Amino acid sequence: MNGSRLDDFLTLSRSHPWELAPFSESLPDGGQVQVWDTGVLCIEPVAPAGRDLVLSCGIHGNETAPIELCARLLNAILSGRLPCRQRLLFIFGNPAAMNLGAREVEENLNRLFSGAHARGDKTNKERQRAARLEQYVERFYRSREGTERLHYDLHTAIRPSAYEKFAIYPFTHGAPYSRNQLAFLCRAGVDTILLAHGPTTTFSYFSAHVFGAHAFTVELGKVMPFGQNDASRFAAMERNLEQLIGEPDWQPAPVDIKQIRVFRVCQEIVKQSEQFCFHFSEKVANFHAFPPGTLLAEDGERQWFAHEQEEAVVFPNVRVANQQRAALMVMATELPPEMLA
Ligand SMILES: O=C(O)CCC(=O)N[C@@H](CCC(=O)O)C(=O)O
Ligand SMILES: [Zn+2]
Repeated sequence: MNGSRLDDFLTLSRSHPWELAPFSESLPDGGQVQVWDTGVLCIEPVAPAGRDLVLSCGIHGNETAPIELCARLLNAILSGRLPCRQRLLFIFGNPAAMNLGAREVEENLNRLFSGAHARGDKTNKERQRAARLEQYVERFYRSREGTERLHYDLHTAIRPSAYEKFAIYPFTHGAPYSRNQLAFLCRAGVDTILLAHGPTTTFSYFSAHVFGAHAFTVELGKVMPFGQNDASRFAAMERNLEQLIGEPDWQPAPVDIKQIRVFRVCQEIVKQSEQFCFHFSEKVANFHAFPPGTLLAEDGERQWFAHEQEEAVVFPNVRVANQQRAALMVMATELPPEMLA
């Protein structure tokens, strides 16, 4: 597709950070590439197989490794090196924040889904973007029924993690966890799973809850500036996504579930005011564990302690807005066979 506007879709999107007029082009094999908006591109193969796959990245603008990974996959498809056999929606979530090298411009996009963008009276570009991303995901999934719907929302974490690659399995409302999806993640190097404890306003929960997609927030490593990521650390995920995209009936080889480290959320620490502080160092890695009784955080009169069993911290961040999650406390658990399908 040399000489096309799609030569560098990421650059094109970043030069129109909030809006881009739709256009379409053809792939060498006759498939259609439809640009729906800045950062949003749908691939309609001539004869799509049975999966409808959403791949999102850059929902936080400074999480560059997943953006680079998705750009590589997209370029491989556009050049004809990677045949695209599944319907595929690429979402480069927040081009304006990418341009700033920042997590967000005004508000955390990953707290604005499932209608949260419309609650409260604050209107900003991230709220408008969340509303439009919801519509694009809806348009993509609703255009056919009976397929396997997948959504991998790729992120990197602010701090190092004791388990470098992990995924958040959105709250399932009691539905079983998917063995196939756990196998896919594990084969892609994501061998630690965190089971969410309730509904959230994240992108992955939106796709899982509203469209019945197998959807995950996937943390692939630590935040680095553009150009400074070591692609070899993401190779397992990249190869597995290539197989998923390129081979119509591909299934990941099964894994022994015992190979997967599983945690469940036991408490959510929500910042109440500017007095909020943690009682541990800024330097602790994700999954750092605290003995029972440890004072974890304080906000005025309110205190949070580690409870009866050893609890580990994930995503501690004192700089979130008031009323937002400042950390998740998690504990190791097991997935009994009756919770798996
Ligand atoms: O490292 C951090 O503190 C944040 C990394 C990140 O962006 N994580 C996601 C997790 C979303 C989920 O809980 O599914 C987020 O905070 O939006
Ligand atoms: Zn993120």
